[in-house]
Amino acid sequence: MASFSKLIFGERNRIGRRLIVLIVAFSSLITLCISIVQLTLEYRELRNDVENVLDGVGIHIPSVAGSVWDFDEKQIQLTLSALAQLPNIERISIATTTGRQRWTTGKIVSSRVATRTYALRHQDRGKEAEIGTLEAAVSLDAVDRKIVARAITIVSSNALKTFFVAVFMMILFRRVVTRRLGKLGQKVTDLVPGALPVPLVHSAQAMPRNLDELDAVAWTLDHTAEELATAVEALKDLNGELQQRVVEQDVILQNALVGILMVRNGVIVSCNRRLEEIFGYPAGGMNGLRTRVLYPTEEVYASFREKAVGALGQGLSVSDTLTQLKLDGTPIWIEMSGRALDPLRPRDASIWICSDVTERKAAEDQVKFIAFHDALTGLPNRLLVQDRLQQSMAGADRSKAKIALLVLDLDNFKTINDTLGHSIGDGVLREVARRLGECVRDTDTVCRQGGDEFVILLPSLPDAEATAPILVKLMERLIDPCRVEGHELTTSVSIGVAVYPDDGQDLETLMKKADLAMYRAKDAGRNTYRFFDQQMNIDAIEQLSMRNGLRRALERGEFVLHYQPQIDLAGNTVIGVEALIRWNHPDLGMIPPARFIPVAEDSGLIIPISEWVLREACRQAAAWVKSGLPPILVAVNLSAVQFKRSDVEQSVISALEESGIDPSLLELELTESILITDTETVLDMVKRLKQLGVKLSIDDFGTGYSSLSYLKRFQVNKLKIDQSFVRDLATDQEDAAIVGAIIQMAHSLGLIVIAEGVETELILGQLRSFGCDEAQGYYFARPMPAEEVAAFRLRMNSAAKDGAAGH
Ligand SMILES: Nc1nc2c(ncn2[C@@H]2O[C@H](COP(=O)(O)O[C@H]3[C@@H](O)[C@H](n4cnc5c(=O)[nH]c(N)nc54)O[C@@H]3COP(=O)(O)O)[C@@H](O)[C@H]2O)c(=O)[nH]1
Repeated sequence: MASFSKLIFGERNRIGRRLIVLIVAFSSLITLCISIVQLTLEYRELRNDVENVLDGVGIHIPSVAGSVWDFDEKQIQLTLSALAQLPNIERISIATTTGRQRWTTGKIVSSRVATRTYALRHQDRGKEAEIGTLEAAVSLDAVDRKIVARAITIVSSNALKTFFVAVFMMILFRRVVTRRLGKLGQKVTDLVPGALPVPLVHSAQAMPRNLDELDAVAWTLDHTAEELATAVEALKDLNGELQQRVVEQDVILQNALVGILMVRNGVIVSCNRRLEEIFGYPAGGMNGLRTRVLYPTEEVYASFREKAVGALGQGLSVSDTLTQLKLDGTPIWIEMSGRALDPLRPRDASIWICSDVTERKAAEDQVKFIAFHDALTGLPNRLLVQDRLQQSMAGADRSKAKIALLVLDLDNFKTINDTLGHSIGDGVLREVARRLGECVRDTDTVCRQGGDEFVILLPSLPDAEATAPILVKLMERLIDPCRVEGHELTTSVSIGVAVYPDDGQDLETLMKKADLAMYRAKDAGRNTYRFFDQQMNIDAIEQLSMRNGLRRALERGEFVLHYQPQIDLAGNTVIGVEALIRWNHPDLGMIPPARFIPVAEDSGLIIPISEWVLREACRQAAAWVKSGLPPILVAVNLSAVQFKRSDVEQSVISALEESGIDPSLLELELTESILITDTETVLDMVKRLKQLGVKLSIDDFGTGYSSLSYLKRFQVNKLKIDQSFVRDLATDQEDAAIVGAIIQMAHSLGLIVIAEGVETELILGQLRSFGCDEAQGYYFARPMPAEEVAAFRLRMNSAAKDGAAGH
């Protein structure tokens, strides 16, 4: 039973077992009582049967009494035999009152019998007298057997019932009560191990073995309560100690010479006073502050955070020195190092130590500055030039750019120094340094070599020729007189230029060659420059003279416009002309625009030149109308420089107003380069130009980015296919495919297409087959003076009429 209950209840099952014993005992008692009642009733029933038999004997008593009175022995024996046949009759005996006569049948063999004695009476002359007795004995063995069998059945069935009910109850109890109690006891036993500063001893003290589940829980609770009380006491002590420590730590923290802060998810959760002093915040002003606000830009913050989280997550400490911002926005240098409290969750909490190293940084920068700069002028020294050259060379190699190294030597500095003294000499050098700085871009480097010698590094030039305008600017700026300590002084400079990579690949070689070129400039009479490469000298001189010449040409009216007709391919008539500038140089003759427009753009002279072109083209258009010719479109090229640096809208308005022509007769040709830069501003300007009523076309289409989006956005009227595609149209299939595609695409956007550079009939035929609208080129006419345009139009139009009539 014990092992059975153990199987059902588990180890600690005392309540269950006890309960089951009680249930079994009680139910057995009840069963017993019921069984006794049941058996008693059944026994009574069986005894009734016996009594019935005896009652049956009683029926025969009068006849038996008669037979005894008559002393009829035969009849007596017959009656006895008949009575003996009754069920379970064991013995019947008759005796006379006198006792002298006795008749008996059967004998008693059963262990238990029920007997009944009947009086035999006889009435004689009205008097009744007892004449004898009859005793009948009935066997009770059958009754006893039945009762025992019945008792066995009842007891065994009830025992079985009780057993099954007990088992069911045991299982039920285990499930509903004891198992839960066991768990409860276990929970109490396992209560907060390790969570308290003192261990709970109940786990160490053995629980008495004879406790049932409830007692076990109660025992554990008692012990736990005791231990908790002890733990609370210990906690109180610890808390006191901790508070003491917190006070001590706070004193240390607040008096630390460095800023200390704790950061959680990018927010300062606590910090010491020193940190607030460093960043200029009031006491408590940094708590809850996002660390982001301490960084000058989002990029600096994001890059530092990425680096820090990576290192902190690996359990490493992070150290860095970076610029941060005080509350008033002043930048300061902060040296910081930090570590995560838990490397697995670096963002959750990290501790940082910060020092303000602004002064140290400034001192270091000063040392660095002194090491790399000239004390007198503050300009970089040769060491820095060396460094910058090194950096620029890699970039120049990548972008195929040039680097120019200029050596500048003041022409009459020795005289100033010797005659007026060093102080004035120093003043001149400082002024020269300032002026040189003004002439170059931030990306260029100006350095003082020593004495009156300066070096300038011009990195990322598109070509060596681009140095020329800067050289001119430098010389022009330095020749302006300067005032030093009340003396008005004039100095000039001789410049030598060497170009990387053509003249050398390192500073030493380039310096040597630039030096040599500088001495050539001195030999050439000073206040001039020389390239180390002789050819460069020729080109630069030409550029310089062209630059000076362009300025004079505007003043002297040496520019002229030629007009190239534009033909409508459907009607073969002249529908417009393109105005193309030429420089009628007094010595060099007619100079094409390709030679002087880049110089004009470089020097900024393109702006007044373009304004002149606009005015002149509009004036000419008005003159043609005035002379009675039917109005035609005049197309004018706009330069990207003009678009960027001047008020094109105002120039157009002035030209239209001065000439009085209908704005729709003026077409402005914009290059793709204009449209792709600074789109929003350009878009705005283009819209305003359109509002004036002038026409817009895109020149040289196909050579730039050829983006469809700007064709749509800028709402131009016409698209001019660049001559480089048209030239080989008849022979190059790829060009033919491109031209065909451009025409189709332009038509689908509702644009007119004009092809330039049409030189042959073959090309013209092909363009017609592609559905091109207009054409321009030597096939029809070269650009011509204004006076020839009227005659050409007449010829062309009458030929067209003839052609039409011929058809
Ligand atoms: N900003 C300004 N630029 C201008 C102005 N005037 C001219 N230019 C630009 O100078 C470039 C060269 O112009 P130009 O030497 O006048 O050459 C033009 C035509 O003569 C030439 N052309 C025309 N038909 C043919 C031909 O069949 N064959 C051939 N080889 N050349 C031909 O093309 C030039 C016209 O080009 P485009 O302007 O693209 O229509 C040139 O880029 C001019 O834009 C000015 O006033 N301002």
